[in-house]
Amino acid sequence: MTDETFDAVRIGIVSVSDRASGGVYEDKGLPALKEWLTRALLNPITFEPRLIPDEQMAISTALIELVDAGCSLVLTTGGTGPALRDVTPEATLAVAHKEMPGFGEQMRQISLHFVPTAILSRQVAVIRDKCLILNLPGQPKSIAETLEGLKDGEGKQIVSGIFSAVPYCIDLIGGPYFETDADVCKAFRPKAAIRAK
Ligand SMILES: Nc1ncnc2c1ncn2[C@@H]1O[C@H](COP(=O)(O)OP(=O)(O)OP(=O)(O)O)[C@@H](O)[C@H]1O
Ligand SMILES: Nc1nc2c(c(=O)[nH]1)N[C@H]1C(S)=C(S)[C@@H](COP(=O)(O)O)O[C@H]1N2
Repeated sequence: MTDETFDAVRIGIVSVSDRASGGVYEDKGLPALKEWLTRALLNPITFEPRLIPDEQMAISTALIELVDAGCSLVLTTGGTGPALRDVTPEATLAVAHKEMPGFGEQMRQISLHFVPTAILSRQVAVIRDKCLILNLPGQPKSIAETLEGLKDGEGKQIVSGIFSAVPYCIDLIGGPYFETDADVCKAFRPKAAIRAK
């Protein structure tokens, strides 16, 4: 099966970090997002990367630009905690047409299997036009943790990651047909929504 079989997708990846954007440390958020998505998706992907400080206006502006540029999915990392400068959820809610609270709830549940401080993440998910925007925590390792969930030593899924629900959500808002590598993340769709091969 060649790449042409799959819809092309445009994905916004946004790393929100004062120190990474200021050059204090190397940004590991964008590479981690890119690596996981490339591994999980069979679609040809065009990435739209942004590295920005924890500034609410700058984050909202970037999100609007990415949706207007035709992204059907935008993932942010960082700025979801309780610190004074953590404003990614506020910036995301400010551009929302619909809230999708299940994603944040499930991410915190998953993250509790990894760290007791999971409850400190205020991450949200929203829909703007035909785009799903998801906040992930800033720790680079939390990207795979929340998207993929928890597997045992033999690769058997113990807790589902949130990405299982992303392809069908994007179907429902009129976006491209996302297909995943089931070894990384098995997408769930109702039978009637599965596209014939
Ligand atoms: N973009 C990033 N690249 C590399 N490491 C990061 C990044 N964002 C966060 N981290 C790591 O995860 C930790 C927790 O992330 P958090 O988003 O709370 O950072 P922070 O304390 O708000 O600082 P900053 O916004 O300057 O990254 C950081 O202290 C850092 O070690
Ligand atoms: N899966 C996962 N979730 C996690 C973490 C983590 O390491 N892994 N870190 C927690 C911590 S320590 C904080 S403070 C919050 C918010 O992080 P942020 O401000 O970097 O977005 O995410 C939480 N959620």
